[in-house]
Amino acid sequence: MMKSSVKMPQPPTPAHICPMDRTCSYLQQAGSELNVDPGILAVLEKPRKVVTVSIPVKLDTGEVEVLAGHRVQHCDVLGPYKGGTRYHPSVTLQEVSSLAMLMTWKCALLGIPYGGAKGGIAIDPNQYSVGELERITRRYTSELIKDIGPAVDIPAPDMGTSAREMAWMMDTYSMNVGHSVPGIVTGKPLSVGGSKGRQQATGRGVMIVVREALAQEGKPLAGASVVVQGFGNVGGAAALLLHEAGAKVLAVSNLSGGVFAENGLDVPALYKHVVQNRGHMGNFPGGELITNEELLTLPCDVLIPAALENQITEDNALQIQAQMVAEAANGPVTLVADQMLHSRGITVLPDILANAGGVVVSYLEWVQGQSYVFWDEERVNQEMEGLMVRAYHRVYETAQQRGIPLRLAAYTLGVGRVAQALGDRGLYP
Ligand SMILES: NC(=O)C1=CN([C@@H]2O[C@H](COP(=O)(O)OP(=O)(O)OC[C@H]3O[C@@H](n4cnc5c(N)ncnc54)[C@H](OP(=O)(O)O)[C@@H]3O)[C@@H](O)[C@H]2O)C=CC1
Ligand SMILES: O=C(O)CCC(=O)C(=O)O
Repeated sequence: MMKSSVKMPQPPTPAHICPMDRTCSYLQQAGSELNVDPGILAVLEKPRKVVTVSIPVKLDTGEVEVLAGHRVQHCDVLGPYKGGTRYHPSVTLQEVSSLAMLMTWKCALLGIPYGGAKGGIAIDPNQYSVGELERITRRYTSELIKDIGPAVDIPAPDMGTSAREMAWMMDTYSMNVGHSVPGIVTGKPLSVGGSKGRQQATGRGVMIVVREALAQEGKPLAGASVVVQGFGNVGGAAALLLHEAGAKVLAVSNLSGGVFAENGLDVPALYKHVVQNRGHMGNFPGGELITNEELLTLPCDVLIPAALENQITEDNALQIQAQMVAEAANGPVTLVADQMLHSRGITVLPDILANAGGVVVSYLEWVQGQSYVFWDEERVNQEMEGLMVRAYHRVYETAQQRGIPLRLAAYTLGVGRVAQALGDRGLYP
């Protein structure tokens, strides 16, 4: 457990990899593709509201640690702010701001009536007890009480958080307002109004988009070779579902390293092994150990970075041997690396499309909650699949028509919708 009241050092973001610069650069490219008025672009470049709160937490030792928590609300032109809550040592206000902007384009691209937001606290959740995490989450929620709400801003899980934290957030918000408000968060447990299918939704969405993109190139998903970095909520579900669909999952990794099997891993067996070994991949009998760096440069049909930002950079972009990169994580490819992959003919399925399955099922959870009618998992998956497939094909067709990469096509669709709504609402400066 963390004993001192000193905040953990955050790994610095290299000067050439500023997440906000990247997201703004894609915004500008989409704006010039669509001839969006510079005034509108100037509005969209900045988050509407940035909240940083102080979170004093009593540790199990009795000492007090004071953490900083952020919530950035980028844009609510299309509906309530929406986005996950991240607990990771690398969280900074810059990173959260960039992730909030990504949420705006993602929701607009998918045609769901939300704006974009993101929250986070710079902690390594593995260093805290469950009790400490609960106190941190409850205090963070209390501090944000005036800024969030089911019609205002709806948090959800992201890296380092899960249904458990969402239940604490829901309970804290409800206690503060004096009645139960399940709609304050999505990604919550089924017992308090969660949706079937939400836990695997982001990974399922990744599988669907990869399947559609491979089909476009005349390749079936069954038999395609896949490599996945990250084995958490997103990477774990993506690997399992891809394996189930007949893809050959050559390698997966987490913080403990990776495992590789030339003829494909038995992913369900590896999943069990990782759970039984408290997150460790080592000693898995069905594969050999590899490093995360080696994993990224394995030859394969599809590479799926599903962990952190900035994993494919100008330092390793030339070594990538995948035919396609599906961004399950947010921002795993840097601006320069993106251009390098493009010029090498490697297809990149952009984050705002590839990992949108999570927020889509969050939306379906919200819809079910609002109508007090809950669906079976088959219906949730079908509705999500319909939205994901349509979004993929809209992006693909836009890319073809305009002769632009898939990322720019996706941004063009997302930014275009928000800019149109901004103008129609008369919010033009
Ligand atoms: N959860 C969601 O619904 C959504 C998440 N995303 C994005 O997907 C990404 C992953 O999120 P999620 O799966 O929820 O997070 P989790 O915390 O559930 O899992 C993260 C995974 O990444 C691994 N990891 C962390 N650092 C490294 C590293 N340096 N090298 C290799 N693996 C690493 C972790 O390892 P270990 O298990 O050892 O800690 C863990 O397996 C994030 O970018 C997030 O923003 C996007 C859309 C929705
Ligand atoms: O489900 C949600 O509301 C947000 C998911 C998320 O944070 C993301 O898509 O990056």
